[in-house]
Amino acid sequence: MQRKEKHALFWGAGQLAIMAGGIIWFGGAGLIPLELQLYLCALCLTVGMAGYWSGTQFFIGKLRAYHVRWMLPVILTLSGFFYYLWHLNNAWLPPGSAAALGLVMLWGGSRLVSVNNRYRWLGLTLMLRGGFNLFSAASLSPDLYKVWFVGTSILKVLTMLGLIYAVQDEIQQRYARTIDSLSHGFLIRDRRGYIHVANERCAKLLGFNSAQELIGLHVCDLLPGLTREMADHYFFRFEADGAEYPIADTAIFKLRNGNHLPVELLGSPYVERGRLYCLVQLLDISERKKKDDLLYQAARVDPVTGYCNRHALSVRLTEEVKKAAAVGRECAVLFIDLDKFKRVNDSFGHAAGDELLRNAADSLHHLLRPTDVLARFGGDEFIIVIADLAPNSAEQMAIDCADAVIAAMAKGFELSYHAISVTASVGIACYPHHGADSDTLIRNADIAMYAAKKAGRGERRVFNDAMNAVAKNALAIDGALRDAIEANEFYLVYQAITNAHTGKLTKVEALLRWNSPLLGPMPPDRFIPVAEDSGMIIALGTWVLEQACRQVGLWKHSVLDDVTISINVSAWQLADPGFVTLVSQALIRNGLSPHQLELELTERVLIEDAANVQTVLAQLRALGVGISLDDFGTGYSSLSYLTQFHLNTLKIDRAFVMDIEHSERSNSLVHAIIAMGHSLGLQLVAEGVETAGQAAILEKMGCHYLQGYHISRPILADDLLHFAGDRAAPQAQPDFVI
Ligand SMILES: Nc1nc2c(ncn2[C@@H]2O[C@H](COP(=O)(O)O[C@H]3[C@@H](O)[C@H](n4cnc5c(=O)[nH]c(N)nc54)O[C@@H]3COP(=O)(O)O)[C@@H](O)[C@H]2O)c(=O)[nH]1
Repeated sequence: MQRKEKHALFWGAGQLAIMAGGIIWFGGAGLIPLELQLYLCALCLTVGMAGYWSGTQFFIGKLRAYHVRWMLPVILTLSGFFYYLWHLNNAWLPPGSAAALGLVMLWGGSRLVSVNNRYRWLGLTLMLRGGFNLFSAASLSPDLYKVWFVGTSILKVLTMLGLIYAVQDEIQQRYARTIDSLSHGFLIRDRRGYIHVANERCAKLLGFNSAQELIGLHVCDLLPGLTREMADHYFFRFEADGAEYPIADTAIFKLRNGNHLPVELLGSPYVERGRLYCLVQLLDISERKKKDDLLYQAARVDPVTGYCNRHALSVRLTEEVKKAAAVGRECAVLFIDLDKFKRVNDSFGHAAGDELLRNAADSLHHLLRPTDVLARFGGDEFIIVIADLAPNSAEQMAIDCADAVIAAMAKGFELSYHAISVTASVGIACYPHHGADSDTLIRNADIAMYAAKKAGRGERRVFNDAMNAVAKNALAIDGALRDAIEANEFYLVYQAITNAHTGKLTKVEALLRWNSPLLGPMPPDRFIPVAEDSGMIIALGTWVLEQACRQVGLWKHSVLDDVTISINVSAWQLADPGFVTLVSQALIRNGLSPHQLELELTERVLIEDAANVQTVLAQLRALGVGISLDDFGTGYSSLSYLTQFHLNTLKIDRAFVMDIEHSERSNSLVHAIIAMGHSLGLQLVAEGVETAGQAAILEKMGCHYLQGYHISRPILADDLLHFAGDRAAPQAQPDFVI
């Protein structure tokens, strides 16, 4: 029994004692000795009075520990007193008992009435009983005991009802206070959806003024978006076999006032008088939702552009593929890479780079329909998903979109401090032709983008299987390249470049070789492009520069004492801000004079980032290092480069040299290049000289240096030393014929 219900125990005990006294007095006559009968009746009366008194004290919260301690001595004393009185005249027993009890009841009733409204009814009935008892004691003759008995019985029933009402009301108040003090909403609904109980918090959450307003309403009256079917379905879940409670749900409620409320619902079953109810707790999760939304944003939105990030793209593309598969439609993935973006970052700083990305993303977004997806995939890479396309239309739609993308990028962007134009390379992969899932489509679009980039800037390519083979190959090379420097898998070979007139070996070109334990001997024209794509060419080029300079240092005081070494330099290396320092340190460390080093660049390197290259080349020239233009004639062959970049040497590509003996056109072309080189004061090296005839013609045309298999294949450093030694000997005159 709870602490609060002990009054019932006291009152009950008191009433029982009084009934026992009555039975002893009226029924015990002749059965037990009179003196004992009198004392037992006195004891029952005092226990009864004590029960009513302590029950009342307890009910109004005034029963103290010392009351309980003194209870027994008081009962014994008072019962002794009554026994003494009735021993004098036992006719005083019934009226005396009624009067004593009446006094206690009057006192108790008045206390209850004065203390709390809720106990008023109980108090009044007790007072009535008390008054009736006093009145009976004073006026009733034994003949009217029956009337007295009926009267007290009726009053006892009334007291009982008063007690039930008071206790029930108290329990209800306690229950109401408890649920109102809950920080979350609370309601009890029945099977049909009608609300029986709700707390104030629930009313406030749902936009009502008080909990009372909710009672009797149907849950559908609270939430405009809720249908009877939904409400029924919610209830059915409580009856389902194996249901685990509480049943938790989250939902966004549309309230009557138009607001939206994100809530968590915790539903538990509740049985009252054999009926199943649903007890629902409503937790306002607006704050939690805000945090979740922020986390969601962070997890799905690219912080620079505000569009989807890689993760969100994967989710959206997976959805689009699923949708397309379900209805036999298509979709397309465009992988877009901004050419030259790294240069923007390096030259103007990351703030400008970010601004460019934002601008580029916005212009891409303008090209799309609301159903399409734009995501920043990483660095300067964007992906567009064109969703929901008719069968056999995806490829053409993607091509049109790619053209629009390229055109939009080519328009250029007005950034805060700079106007920048970029080009974009676009790779296309379509569902279902080029992949059946998100990862495959993205990978294949990337492969196609790579092919577009290879074809030149501002190109687009649609994926095909041949591209895949190339990409797989590149992937294998890329993987093997990663640890190849540390594993010492690279070495250099040197190819002699001789004076066309005297045959003297004055220059050598250092050429990189890779003997991969995994892939076997790997020609540079296969692994250099992969290293360039991954950026590994910077580490590789640094290694070549150091090795080549170290080798020339080792050749000091030999027949190759004053030889000039040429090394190939890629665009990445030139864009590296530390490159000039790297070169000058390599020269100093290995004791080389700057003129002993010549850097070979291709025309492509020059045009990639003309402004930056010009600055770097000027610094290198100032250092005294030679600059040579490799493969001249195969690319743009622009005369303006020759003057603009202050080159020292022009290397005529072997494609012209190889036909020089038989093709009038090649012959005239080489002739023209040599004449032009002369007029610009450039040194001329003919590459790929394979025959004595070619050497003779070139020498006659005025070409200064010759390089090719006719003179020597690229060979190891020691072999080159022997080769040079042989060549320096007086008998080793050049064997070509003029
Ligand atoms: N960035 C770097 N690029 C490098 C480096 N080492 C090499 N390379 C580049 O790789 C391409 C292929 O080079 P390789 O296979 O070494 O071919 C060179 C010669 O072997 C070849 N050659 C020379 N003479 C002849 C000839 O008479 N016939 C013939 N068929 N081939 C010949 O030409 C290549 C040298 O070319 P080039 O550099 O243009 O002078 C090549 O593009 C290299 O540049 C490196 O360290 N870094």
